[in-house]
Amino acid sequence: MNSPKLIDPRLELILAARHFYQQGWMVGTAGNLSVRLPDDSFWITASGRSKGELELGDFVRIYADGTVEKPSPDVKPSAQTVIHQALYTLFPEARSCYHVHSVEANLVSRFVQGDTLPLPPFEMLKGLGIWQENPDCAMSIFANHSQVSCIADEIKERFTTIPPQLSALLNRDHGVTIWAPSAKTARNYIELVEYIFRYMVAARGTGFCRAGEERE
Ligand SMILES: CSCCC(=O)C(=O)COP(=O)(O)O
Ligand SMILES: [Zn+2]
Repeated sequence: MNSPKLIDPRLELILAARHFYQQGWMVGTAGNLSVRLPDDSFWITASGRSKGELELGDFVRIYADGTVEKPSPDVKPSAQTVIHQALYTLFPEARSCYHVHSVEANLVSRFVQGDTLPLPPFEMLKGLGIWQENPDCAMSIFANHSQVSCIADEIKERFTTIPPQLSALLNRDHGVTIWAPSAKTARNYIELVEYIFRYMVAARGTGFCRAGEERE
């Protein structure tokens, strides 16, 4: 009997990218998505591709030993591949890593000067694995650098000494990156963090702040 054909994991990324593109979180070529395979290699979006119309040929496979498999010589892996690699190394349970750019992520990254962003104590943080009542939760913020390996080095250094509360990080004036145990969960994480950012921006605009959300 033939074993059932496994669904290509790139399809989940293509659908997620289209959805994020429609939300305005992956405009043009912004953002990158990856999914890790059982052999610890991962598929990642090729650099500079429109995220609204990805095809199977718009992915590069990165093997655990660093070997890069490209669909054709002109295709380059995402410029942020080193960040995905850093997160997969730091968090062995992570099977997928998504990075998107939204207006709100950039606005909230400027709400504080330090390297953590306090989040409102929302029930929906449960969707990101935070189960305490009235949680005191903050997201890590990293400075942006045009040399992406510098961002990856800072992530490795900080998260090795101080494990993050959430499977998410903000790159100031750039966007958010999350890691998750599956590609489907990664999509939920992006939607949840983007909702929280939207709320925080709206709350500032209306002058409404909960206790603990006072401006710096
Ligand atoms: C036009 S977005 C600038 C680069 C970036 O931040 C990004 O997320 C996309 O880079 P990639 O190399 O993955 O296309
Ligand atoms: Zn980016």
